[in-house]
Amino acid sequence: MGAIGGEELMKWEKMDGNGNGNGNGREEKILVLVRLRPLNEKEISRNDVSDWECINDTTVLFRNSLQERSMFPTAYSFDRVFGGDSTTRQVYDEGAKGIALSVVSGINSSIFAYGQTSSGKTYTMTGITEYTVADIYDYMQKHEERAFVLKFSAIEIYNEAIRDLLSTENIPLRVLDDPEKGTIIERLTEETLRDWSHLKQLLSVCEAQRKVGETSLNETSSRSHQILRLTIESSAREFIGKDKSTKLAASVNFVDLAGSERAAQALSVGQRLKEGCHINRSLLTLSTVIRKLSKGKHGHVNYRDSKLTRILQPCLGGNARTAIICTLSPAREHVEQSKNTLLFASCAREVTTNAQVNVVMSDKALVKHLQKELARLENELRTPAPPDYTALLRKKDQQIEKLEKEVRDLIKQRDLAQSRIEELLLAVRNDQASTQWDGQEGITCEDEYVTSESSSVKLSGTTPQQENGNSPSSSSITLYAARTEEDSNDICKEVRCVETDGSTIASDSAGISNGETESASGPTDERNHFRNRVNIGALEQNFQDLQNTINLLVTPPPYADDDGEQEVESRMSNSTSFRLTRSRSCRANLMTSSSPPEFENTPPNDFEKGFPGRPDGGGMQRKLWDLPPPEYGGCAAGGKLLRSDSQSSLGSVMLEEAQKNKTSGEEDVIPSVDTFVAGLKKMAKLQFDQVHGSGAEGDDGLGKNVKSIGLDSISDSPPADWPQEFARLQKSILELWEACNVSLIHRTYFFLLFRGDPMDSIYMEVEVRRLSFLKETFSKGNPAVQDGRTLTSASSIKALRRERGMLSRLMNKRFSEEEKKKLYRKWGVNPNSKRRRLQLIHRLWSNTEDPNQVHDSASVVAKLIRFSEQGQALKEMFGLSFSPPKMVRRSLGWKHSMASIL
Ligand SMILES: Nc1ncnc2c1ncn2[C@@H]1O[C@H](COP(=O)(O)OP(=O)(O)OP(=O)(O)O)[C@@H](O)[C@H]1O
Repeated sequence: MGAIGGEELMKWEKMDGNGNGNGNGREEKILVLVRLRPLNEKEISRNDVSDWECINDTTVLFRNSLQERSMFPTAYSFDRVFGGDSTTRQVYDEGAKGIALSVVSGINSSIFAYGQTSSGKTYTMTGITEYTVADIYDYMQKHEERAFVLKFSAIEIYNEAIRDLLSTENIPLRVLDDPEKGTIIERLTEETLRDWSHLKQLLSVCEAQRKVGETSLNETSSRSHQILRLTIESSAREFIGKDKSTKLAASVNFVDLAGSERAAQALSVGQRLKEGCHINRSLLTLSTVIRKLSKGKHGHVNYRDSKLTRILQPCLGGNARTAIICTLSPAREHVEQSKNTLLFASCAREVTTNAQVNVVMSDKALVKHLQKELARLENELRTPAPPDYTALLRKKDQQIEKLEKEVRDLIKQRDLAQSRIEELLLAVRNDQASTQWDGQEGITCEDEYVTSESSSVKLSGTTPQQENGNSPSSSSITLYAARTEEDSNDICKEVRCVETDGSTIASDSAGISNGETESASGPTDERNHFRNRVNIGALEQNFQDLQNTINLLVTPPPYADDDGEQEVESRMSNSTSFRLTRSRSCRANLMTSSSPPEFENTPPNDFEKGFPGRPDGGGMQRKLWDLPPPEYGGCAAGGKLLRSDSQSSLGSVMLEEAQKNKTSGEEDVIPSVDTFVAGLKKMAKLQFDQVHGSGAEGDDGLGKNVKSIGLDSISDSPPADWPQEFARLQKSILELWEACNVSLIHRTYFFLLFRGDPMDSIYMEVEVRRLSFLKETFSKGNPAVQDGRTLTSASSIKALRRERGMLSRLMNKRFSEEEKKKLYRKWGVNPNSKRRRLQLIHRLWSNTEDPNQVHDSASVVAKLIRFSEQGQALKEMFGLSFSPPKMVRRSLGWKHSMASIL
């Protein structure tokens, strides 16, 4: 006695009252003792022999006298083994005492007895408990400087029900989990011991209360697990009531387990059999827990599978010192159970507990302790430990290394991107040198109607003929560059044009993009990958180079893309950079280019010749939307091209007038009514001269030629059945307009101005004749020549296409969103479709059979060209009213009217 306390106490970490230590308690393995009882009288009477022998203090040997001699004996080693001749006192003193008495030092402890039925558990534990309590009281007597408080409680677990052995009430108790105290038993009686005799009395009560039954193996077999708990609190008497007052509090558990048994051996039936089942089941759980714990405290340990393990959890792997006394029956008939017990013992030897000294502080002491701890922490904050410069330097070095690697990667990416851009620039330059843009097949210029797929400039390794078998009907500007050998992916590189304001860049097919301008074909994975890798900022200059190169070819178009809607228009208004669009295409851009020197003196091609107003020597400045050349002014006879001012088209005259007045903007190139009327006058004059033979201005004798080619002269008076004739002429004119691709503006003016006045008949006759001739000429595949300009059916189609584009763009200016929606609905155009405005324009004047559609077409175009604002009064204003004065004969009136015009 006296081994625990003083210096011994210093080995254990102190723990507060809630069982919380600093985690550095003392780990130790469960102490495993084996006690082999002697053969009892029954066994001796049966002439049983013991096959077990304790060959030393730690080894028990199994020597089966019945087995073959060749079989080697089996030795089992434990912390301590006690033979049949050992007394319980020895077991206590030499084994369990050190563990049991830890409790006086504030350390939880537990002593278990484990073994098969009738192996001597109760016999052993009764002695161990007695000796421990005796020693505790002895300790108390020897340490009068400390005040001790002993508390005692006792339970049994019988058929998986907990019973308070100090209570006479046979009520099962509940096991609860307390957040501070851990597992507790609800309403458990805890007696504070007055003295040693008091404890003896309580132990007697427990013994009396415990379920005991007779089996064939044990007349007084314990049918339950018994746990006696003695809690000891001690504090130094000198500090009691003072700030420094602390106390130690710990419990010692004496656990007498029920014995495992085989029903056949125990001859258990009925109640005993049921008890045996519960006993075996809970012992199995205990074995499982021990086995699991023996392999380390990893993973889940199923303590909760039985009340026994749940209650004993701290003793099995927690804050306690534990000793297990495994008792063996030496009888041969119990060999298997004995071996199982030793197996359990072997596992238990591997289980580690972590016992700590449980210190309970008084409130005052706790406050003082916390204040002291607080002061320490504050002091640490005020004078922080010097930084670990070595570690900091190491960390910085790592960061620098990482950044350097990133820089190397970025440089690689930049170089790769630059090489790609250089390839593109080379391709573009090659193309500049090789492309014959002035009318050769290499450049395909289409206006907005044709293209709908691409908004790009293509640099291709193939010619369009190679690509699609014919020609230049590509919808984009196609520049043919040399095929690069090294990268098949670059065979067809697409230079997409990016519309931005100040930061416009062009991106190549590798996907260098600002993310705003995906082409219709969409980005490829490669593009995305490349985009992610490229340092855009570092590449902007390269892109700018590319942009400048392309700027040599194009200049900003002055109006928006057909599809671009308001957004594009808005962008264009702010943009100072070039852009390439599909709708305007290269044609517009090329023709409006500020032009590199090599383009300036390029002679106009046939296509451009078709446009009046091309400035001499500065043809590149002409606007795309200059109205088309006269499509229907040509005249041919017998395959011989003829020209005459008298046959110059109305469109030509209108254009000339428009050219004179044009300033800027699309409205400026719309022939005004006065221009239109001027053309009418000119034609009427020519016709008048032809009919009446007067030498009119500009007459080159065509009148005779007209006669010679079979054209009848126009009657000088309206026919008698004018209403019918008007309807016939109007129908013919409508059909001829469509057949000859006549300007929609012309159609509109004509339709609105000539509404059936008999005096207008000459104009309608002239229109029919002129268009009929043009239709016939075009139908033969012959071109018509006017003013040195060749006109073909194709050129008239192109001109009409251009005009439609212009009108479609005007829609945004002339109609509100709501009005546009109504128009789309009316004309059967999907309001959400692409190029919806152009679709609508294409539907205008398309059905000559439907008077309503004709009327509506004229209305829409009139709104677009602001005809309605000029008003019908213009007809009068420009002297185009041929209504005969009432007092004048119709024919004379017409002549007079014509005279007045001329
Ligand atoms: N070491 C021993 N020396 C002498 N007798 C012993 C010894 N151990 C046990 N006995 C006797 O053996 C019998 C059975 O012992 P005990 O009741 O302690 O066994 P047990 O393991 O508790 O059995 P059970 O599990 O059935 O309760 C008792 O009569 C007991 O006196």
